[in-house]
Amino acid sequence: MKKLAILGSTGSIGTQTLDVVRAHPEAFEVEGLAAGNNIELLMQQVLEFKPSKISVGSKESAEQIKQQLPAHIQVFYGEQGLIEIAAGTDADTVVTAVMGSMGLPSTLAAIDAGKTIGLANKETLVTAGHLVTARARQKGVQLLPIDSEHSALFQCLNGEPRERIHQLTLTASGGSFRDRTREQLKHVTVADALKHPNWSMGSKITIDSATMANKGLEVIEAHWLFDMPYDQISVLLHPESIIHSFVEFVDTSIIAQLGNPDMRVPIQYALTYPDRQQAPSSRLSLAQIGQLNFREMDYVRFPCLSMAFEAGRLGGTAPTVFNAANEIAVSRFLNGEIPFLLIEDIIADALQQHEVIANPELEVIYATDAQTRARASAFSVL
Ligand SMILES: NC(=O)C1=CN([C@@H]2O[C@H](COP(=O)(O)OP(=O)(O)OC[C@H]3O[C@@H](n4cnc5c(N)ncnc54)[C@H](OP(=O)(O)O)[C@@H]3O)[C@@H](O)[C@H]2O)C=CC1
Ligand SMILES: CC(=O)[C@@H](O)[C@H](O)COP(=O)(O)O
Ligand SMILES: [Mn+2]
Repeated sequence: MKKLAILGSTGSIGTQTLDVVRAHPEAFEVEGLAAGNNIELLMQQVLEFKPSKISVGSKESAEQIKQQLPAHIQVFYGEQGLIEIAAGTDADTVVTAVMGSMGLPSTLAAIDAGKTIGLANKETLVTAGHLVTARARQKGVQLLPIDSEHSALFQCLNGEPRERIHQLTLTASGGSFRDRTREQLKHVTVADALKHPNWSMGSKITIDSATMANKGLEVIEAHWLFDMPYDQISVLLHPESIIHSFVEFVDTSIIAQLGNPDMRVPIQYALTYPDRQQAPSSRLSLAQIGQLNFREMDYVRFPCLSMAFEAGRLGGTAPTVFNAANEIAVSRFLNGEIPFLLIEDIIADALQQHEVIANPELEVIYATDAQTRARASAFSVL
């Protein structure tokens, strides 16, 4: 029986993780759940999965739900609450499925407590990849990828040493605006941007897919997860999201991982690794699909991807800046404050003004993240 704690249990990844648990009640037990504001859904999850500890976003919510729950369920809140669920339960595996670099302290706490990490929260690896991976190595903790491309690469690599690898290629769907020109992008709406062609996901990552910042974050995530230099990581446009990514070996052989776009498959693989079980998902029929398409990536059309490569190559605090600026810009777009194309302007401005600090300590990462957020929040075209 595997014991789980889920950070972000009410979100897209969190609820699909619970679908996997529901499909294998004999294999998993839920020890801890952490959510933000969706108290109603969290309460349903508590009744169904019976964790011993839960956490919510605010003190008020925590006090309100304590009155409705039996005393043996401990209720926490805020950042300390997330840390308690990450590190303070009997769970052996922690699924990190909150959105953004706010997941960094709890991810580090889970690693320090020796938990295996099912890693969905890519922003933590982007903002502080050197610290997260070094700490995981030091503690002998496995970082098992949940992100579909990284799960694919992990499966294709299958432990092969670096000297046998020629290139990792991440596939990109192109997001909601794949076929629109830059001129057309000036007038797109939030509702349009939230219509991803293949995946149903949280709103922030759906916007990231539309700007291609998601693929940029994923390039940096792949660099840290697989210890690969940036010139051996590439991106290919693949509108169908059936090939989730592939590895080309030095002998020219390519191994790819395919499947329907369904996150429950990579989530389950991270939870059962190295075993495989029947997933609560439909089987892929290539005969029914008939045709798969590929296109060279257009870095002029998608400047967020070029900026992510640049930030990754610069290293140090540059990826922290890329991530923090993007998080603020996306939140401002979702709030209707700025047009879509300003997202990339905000990231470009943040990167341009930043003097990169090499090999930053955790405190430097937090300070850089906060400074970048302040600048990105104040950015205006006027
Ligand atoms: N969705 C997907 O298919 C994929 C997602 N990812 C990554 O996984 C992560 C999660 O994405 P996704 O599931 O789409 O995001 P969602 O927005 O759907 O979910 C975010 C989760 O975080 C919770 N949360 C928000 N604020 C807090 C807080 N202050 N304290 C505790 N919990 C909080 C939310 O709670 P509440 O709703 O209760 O407020 C929710 O449970 C992201 O890093 C994303 O990039 C990676 C690959 C695919
Ligand atoms: C499901 C998943 O892993 C997302 O990160 C997905 O990859 C988004 O798709 P695109 O960024 O390729 O549009
Ligand atoms: Mn992905």
